[in-house]
Order: sequence, then C-alpha cells, then structure tokens
Amino acid sequence: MILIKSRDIFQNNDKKLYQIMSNLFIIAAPSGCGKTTLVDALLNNSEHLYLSVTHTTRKPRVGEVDGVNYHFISKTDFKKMILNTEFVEHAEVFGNLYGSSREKIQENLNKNIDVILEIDWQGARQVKANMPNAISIFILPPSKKSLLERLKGRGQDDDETIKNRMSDAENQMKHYDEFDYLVINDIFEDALSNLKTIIHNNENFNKSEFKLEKQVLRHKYLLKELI
Ligand SMILES: Nc1ncnc2c1ncn2[C@@H]1O[C@H](COP(=O)(O)OP(=O)(O)OP(=O)(O)O)[C@@H](O)[C@H]1O
Ligand SMILES: Nc1nc2c(ncn2[C@@H]2O[C@H](COP(=O)(O)O)[C@@H](O)[C@H]2O)c(=O)[nH]1
Repeated sequence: MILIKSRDIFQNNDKKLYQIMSNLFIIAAPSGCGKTTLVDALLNNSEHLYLSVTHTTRKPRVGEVDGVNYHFISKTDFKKMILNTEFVEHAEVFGNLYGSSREKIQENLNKNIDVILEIDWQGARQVKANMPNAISIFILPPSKKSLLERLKGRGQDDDETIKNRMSDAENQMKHYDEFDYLVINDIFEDALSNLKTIIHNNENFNKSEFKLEKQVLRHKYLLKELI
C-alpha cells in the first residue's frame, strides 16, 4: 500500500491504494445567510483548519483587507490564472469572478490540515466532480425575511445589490440537494455547533442527523417556503 499524507486532489484518478488523512470541506449558502460569520467562528482557535482565500475581481468592501478576506485581482490577471489552470474551481457570481487557487489548498492538505472552501454551488459542483470525497455542506436561512434582514443589517451593500442578491438566493438554494449535509442558520450558536459536529465527526456520515436526507424530512416546510 502506498501511504501518502493527504489525497492529491488532482491526481485522484490514480488507482493505487492510499490513506486519506485530511479533508476538503465545501461550505455554500445564499449570500447573506451567514457562512462567513460561521466559518470565522469555526476557525477561531482551530489550528487544524485552513480557510482558502478566494481570488476575486470584485471591488473590496470597506474594511476588507487584500490577502485576508480575498485576493483582489484584475479581470486580466484572473483570466491568466484560469489559462494557467491555477484554480480548482471558478465561477461568475453577481457579475464578478471568484476562484479558489489550487496551490494553498494542496499545500495545506499535504500538511495534514483540513481545508475549507467557502464557495457557491457552481464551484461546489466543480470540486465534487474532481474530488468526490470532498465533504459538502449547504447552509440555509430560517426564512427569506431573515435573509433580507441579514443582508440589510450587514450594512455593506446598496439597495440594488441587496435586491440582486435576494433574487439570486432562490437560484442558489435550489441546489441544496447536491450537498452532503444541510444546516439551518437560525440561532447562530446552534448552527455553529452543528457545523462543528459535522466537521469533527464526518466519518460518522451515515449516522449524522445533519445529512441531507434527514434534514430534508425535518425541514420540509422551510424548504417549501424558501424555494
Ligand atoms: N444566525 C444568525 N442570526 C442573525 N444574524 C446572523 C446570523 N448569522 C449571521 N448573521 C449576520 O448576517 C449577516 C451576513 O452574514 P455573512 O456576511 O457571514 O454572510 P455570507 O453568507 O458570508 O454572505 P456573502 O456570501 O455575501 O459573503 C452578518 O451581519 C452576520 O452578522
Ligand atoms: N465559486 C466560488 N464562489 C465564491 C468564492 N468565494 C465567494 N464565492 C461566492 O460569492 C458570493 C458573494 O461573495 P461576496 O463576498 O461578494 O458577498 C458568496 O455568497 C459565495 O457564494 C469562490 O472562491 N468560488
């Protein structure tokens, strides 16, 4: 048996046996649902989790720091990175380009550190296609009304942007059933605790109360309201 420290995410067609020691987690949600706030809390004091910093052509918001919140780059540079196959996934979201660069992801997986990608459903689909063992989690708001209140309450987007994000939310949420787990971000502390359970016990997937099929039954009325 060949033992490697982590799976090589782009050579996983190799038929040799290998032992997987680190995980790639995908977290997606409609804009404003709270995924960044949840992931920040998740990363707090956790040395064994690395959040991949997205490259984007979006302009920075007030308070956002280049290299910390995002790598803010030009469209030309983004397109060069696509041509050089530097992204594990990329997508256009709200008229801007967003992509996850392969280098740091692979570096951390190789160091046996679990990696989190905070991306949209299009990116999630690409990652799952290349790496079916990636663990995907979709986060839903408790209602459309709370989603709107959160987008407004964040105080960082103008009315037009908020309108666009609300009208896209349904399109994003339609893809919840492509994910392994579903979490409802109603009470923040509960959602955080659910995420921690998923991340720390993902080997118990079949028994998890947060796996998609169980959550779909539990939250069927919410799903009807949202989608
Ligand atoms: N459970 C919650 N209850 C109330 N407010 C919340 C909850 N979770 C997050 N929020 C608030 O909702 C707002 C949006 O959260 P956040 O920016 O994390 O969303 P996001 O999903 O990362 O959005 P985007 O995809 O646009 O980056 C923030 O002001 C955050 O404090
Ligand atoms: N496919 C990807 N989508 C991404 C990535 N990083 C963020 N996103 C998506 O963009 C929206 C908007 O983000 P914002 O910071 O401009 O509010 C967010 O909801 C994600 O769905 C990425 O690397 N790849």
